[in-house]
Amino acid sequence: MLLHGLCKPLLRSSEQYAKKNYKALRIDERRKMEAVPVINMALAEGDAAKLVRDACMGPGFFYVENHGVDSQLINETFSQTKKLFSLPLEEKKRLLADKNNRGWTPYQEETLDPAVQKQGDTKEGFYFGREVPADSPEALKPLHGPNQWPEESLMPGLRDTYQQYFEELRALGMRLLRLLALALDLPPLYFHPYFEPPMIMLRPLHYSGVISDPGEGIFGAGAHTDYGMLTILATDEVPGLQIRQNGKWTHVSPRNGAFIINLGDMVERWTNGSFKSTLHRVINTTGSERYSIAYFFEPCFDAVVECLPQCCGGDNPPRYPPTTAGQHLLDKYAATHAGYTGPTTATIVM
Ligand SMILES: O=C(O)CCC(=O)C(=O)O
Ligand SMILES: [Fe+2]
Repeated sequence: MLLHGLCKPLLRSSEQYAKKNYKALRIDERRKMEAVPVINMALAEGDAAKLVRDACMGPGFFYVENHGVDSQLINETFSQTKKLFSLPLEEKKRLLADKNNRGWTPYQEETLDPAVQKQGDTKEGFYFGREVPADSPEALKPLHGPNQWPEESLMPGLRDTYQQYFEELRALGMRLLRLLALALDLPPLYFHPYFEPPMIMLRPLHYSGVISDPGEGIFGAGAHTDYGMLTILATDEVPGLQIRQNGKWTHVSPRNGAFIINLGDMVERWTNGSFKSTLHRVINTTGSERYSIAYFFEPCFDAVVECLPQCCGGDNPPRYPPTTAGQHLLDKYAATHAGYTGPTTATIVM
């Protein structure tokens, strides 16, 4: 009840936002609507939260600067990632994604927009999750278990570097959760219990030099929304990411020293669409290879995700039925990964 009135202004301003006649706006106003804002994480939390709120109701994407993650660590993570993808094919085949969807996903194995694409995404990737020992009770859950690491002698330091990156971004993810809660006028720790522990997937990606041809259904990554709560994306200097805004595709350029943050489907479901899980894709226009590292920060497997009470009411019924974070991920992985061999329902096999 306490929270009931607080989502009303959110809904009102989101409707006004949608109803504004885009074409009638001055060019500077349009730019403001289109731009992916840069949020300085060194700002006072309340001020940053206001900017997060605008970004979440607008593009659903924002950059973060002064995020506290060591730039040397980011550089080292990229340099290890390039070496990882340069391993001989037979070594990568040994690491093929397992039933927990951890490991290597070969070139074109994933098709993010099956309705439109004529071939798989022109990229390869790896999934590394939060490390879960095989004998831990958590390993009974789908998507949980040990990672598939290459031999240390083949990739010296990779595991340590990724582990450190994992932990630093986990802390950043937790700070972003506070900002999201404050942006919704909720207590800062509102989402934290849903992340004890989080599901995390670190996803290094390597795009080939194949030029995309949307008319022919050829994409670096087909149009999709992200499935979870937050994505913390690092990219190299090669452009390619585009987001769907106001009926057209807009570039989101690489920005030195910044992460690109976007909201996933869980946030859209929790807020009944007030905060956006925005459609995006990757297009190769240059013929250059491209590397990016996505960090998917999700609620725990069993977390129930349903409309927040203050985001729905008689005149605004929930747009999505309740689901669990785990079931939503399983549905999406099964639909988009040709090599997915795990369960498709969230029941735990004992
Ligand atoms: O590589 C990128 O810039 C975006 C990757 C992406 O959207 C994803 O992995 O979900
Ligand atoms: Fe994505």
